[in-house]
Amino acid sequence: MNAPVKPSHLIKGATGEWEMVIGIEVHAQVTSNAKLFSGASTAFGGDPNSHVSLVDAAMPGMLPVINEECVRQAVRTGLGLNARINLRSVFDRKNYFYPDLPQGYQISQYKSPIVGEGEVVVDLADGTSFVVGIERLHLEQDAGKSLHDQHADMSAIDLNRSGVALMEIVSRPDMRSSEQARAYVTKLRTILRYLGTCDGDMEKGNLRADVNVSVRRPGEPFGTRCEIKNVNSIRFIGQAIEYEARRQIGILEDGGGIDQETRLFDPDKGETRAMRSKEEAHDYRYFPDPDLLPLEFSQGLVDALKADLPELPDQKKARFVTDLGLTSYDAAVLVSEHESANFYESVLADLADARRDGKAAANWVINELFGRLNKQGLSIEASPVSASQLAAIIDLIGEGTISGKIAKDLFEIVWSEGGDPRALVEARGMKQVTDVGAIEKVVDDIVAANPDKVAQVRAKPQMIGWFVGQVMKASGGKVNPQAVNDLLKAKLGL
Ligand SMILES: Nc1ncnc2c1ncn2[C@@H]1O[C@H](COP(=O)(O)OP(=O)(O)OP(=O)(O)O)[C@@H](O)[C@H]1O
Ligand SMILES: [Mg+2]
Ligand SMILES: [Mg+2]
Repeated sequence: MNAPVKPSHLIKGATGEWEMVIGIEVHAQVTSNAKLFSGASTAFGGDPNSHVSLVDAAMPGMLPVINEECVRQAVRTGLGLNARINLRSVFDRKNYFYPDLPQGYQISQYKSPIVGEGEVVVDLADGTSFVVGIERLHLEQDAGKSLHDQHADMSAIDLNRSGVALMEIVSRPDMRSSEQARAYVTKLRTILRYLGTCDGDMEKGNLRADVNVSVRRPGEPFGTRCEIKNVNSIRFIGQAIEYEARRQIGILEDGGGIDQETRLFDPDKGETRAMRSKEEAHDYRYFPDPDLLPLEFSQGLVDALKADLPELPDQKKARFVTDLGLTSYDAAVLVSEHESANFYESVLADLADARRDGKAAANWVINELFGRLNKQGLSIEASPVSASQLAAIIDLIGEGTISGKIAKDLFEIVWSEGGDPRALVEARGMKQVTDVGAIEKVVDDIVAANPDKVAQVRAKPQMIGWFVGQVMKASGGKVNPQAVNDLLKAKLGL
């Protein structure tokens, strides 16, 4: 499949324009209780070497046994990426020596991965989207961890992570800017979190990216790539790409060539540094692992997993747009985090009339609630205003009991003091004045007190806003602006 590629953001060099080409390999830790080939726990944060079976420590004679849950998670992820599922795949040994790899090889998949080609629809901040092709997804074991700061003259090894299942998700080189790359990893992470196949926690290293960058003159064939290993935040992905593309452009403009090499990103300096060149690169001597049979399962298993998939962000977004009339941008904001989407859906479930007020609810969640949460650095789970409290506030506006302006005051009260919004409106006299006689009295007073403005508004009817404002002010925001508007028009003969 050839993914349509977004227009490039060209970089101006000293000798003309350049285009970046980016492909990303994401390593995502599979959510499962046990490791890929052993029953040891995958729990994070245990004492060093407390979650290590004899298989993980590579004791002689130990045999790997595939964890079916990890297979199901990989298939579910493949389905979520609209990818081809391979009913037969093969585990290979990728051989290299490193102190944190007691087997002396990593069990991975090379020529026959469990998942083939797929695609991810990526949303950009300007409301547009584009597609990134997925080349493959394969299962592999994670390595252990070397600890260099425990002893003055020794390194220590922690094998807790050794053997934990990873999915390596390889994209096609379909990205053309750091913004697109950040948006891709963000979207991929969102999909994995919806599926529950990886928690996406980049701080813990549960999702990390190898970022491949090359540059070329627009329209020319792809250039030589450099691979920046193990970048562990979305922001660093953007910074590493920007630095790396400019480094390569500098070399090419000076008449040099790019060596294919593996590099590391240094977040303190904002630079990438060479780690090893292709000549030094490992010859992994891949071969099928003789301890493991090819992995085979039926189409029936795939169909069953497919039938059980949760609603994914793209589907949810489409539903919000078609059923509730949200803008594509608002819908994308709401679905981008699973927790936000859940919160919004809880508000909808509690509304008296979700069809009527679904759009208003989106505005409240995105503008008032997110705005307030961001200001105080709170996550949505810690929101002092619950979904049902927010729904009650929106109901009160929808049914005409309070004005939108009073609703904001009410929101503040519920935010800081808590309480039942409906009871608060009663107790504090916040109800909108619906008594026409009472509104009329205020309107009459303001018209009588401002003859010059009356003359102006007759010549320039847009001036009516000033009168509406005065009436709102005089009534403490408790009148319905539309009712005031209608009444004023009648009184002033507009
Ligand atoms: N010219 C290029 N510029 C930028 N990215 C590229 C280019 N050619 C390939 N890529 C990207 O590089 C990545 C290659 O990943 P792949 O897993 O296939 O191999 P690898 O990096 O050689 O192996 P390893 O898994 O051992 O790191 C893909 O994401 C691909 O899109
Ligand atoms: Mg790879
Ligand atoms: Mg690679």
